[in-house]
Amino acid sequence: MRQLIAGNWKMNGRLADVAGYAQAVRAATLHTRLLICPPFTLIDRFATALAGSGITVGGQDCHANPHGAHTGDISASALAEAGASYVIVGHSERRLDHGETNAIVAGKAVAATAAGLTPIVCVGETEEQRDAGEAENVVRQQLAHSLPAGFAGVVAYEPVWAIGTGRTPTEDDVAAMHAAIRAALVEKLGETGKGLLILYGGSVKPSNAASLLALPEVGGALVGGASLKAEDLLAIAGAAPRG
Ligand SMILES: O=C[C@H](O)COP(=O)(O)O
Repeated sequence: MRQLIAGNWKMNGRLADVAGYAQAVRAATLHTRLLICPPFTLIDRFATALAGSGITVGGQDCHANPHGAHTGDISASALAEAGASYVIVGHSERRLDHGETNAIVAGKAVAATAAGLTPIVCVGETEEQRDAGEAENVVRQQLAHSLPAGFAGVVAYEPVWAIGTGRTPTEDDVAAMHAAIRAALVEKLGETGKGLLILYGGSVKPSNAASLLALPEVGGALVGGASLKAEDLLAIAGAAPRG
């Protein structure tokens, strides 16, 4: 299966950035799937600019309810209508800044699927949890309670301490965690769990992408800071193994 390289722009980017970025990624020859998750206000513009290219657009969050009195939130169906086909849910920044629990994340994943979006569910341990030898246990618990029954989306492993810090786990640690995630997916989802993509996220950049993306059970990357420059995201995609 082709790897998925997903760019999460977080709270960055302006309308004026879209045309040039879209032109650059459209012009590239890709052997991976490419996904751009900009702020909500840029989704429609990106979807139009990337139409017919095979490059997809996603949201960074959605509400668990289809509509209602939820000021500042957005529904999965509104994202779909704007042109999104994926949505990130349970990013550690959402879990931390907005107190999102595993149960809330699972509700969002259900809503995303119901709206026809592919949810990307994020999990990952803090530095304290890793230092305490709890990393795998924490991630297993997050998977057990953040993934709804019948989940058929993408999982992103993002150690919290590696996000935006320039630090990454060792290759052995990434491989071990991805193996543990695969085992948990198979245990929870059976046959479906064998085929789901598991992305690595946390300080992925052109210089470390080849070694991270070549690790067993790494099915792509969720890229924050380095996704803001099209050339860097494309360099990461170019470093992914073929096939
Ligand atoms: O969603 C992306 C991740 O949080 C990684 O961010 P980063 O590449 O800036 O470390």
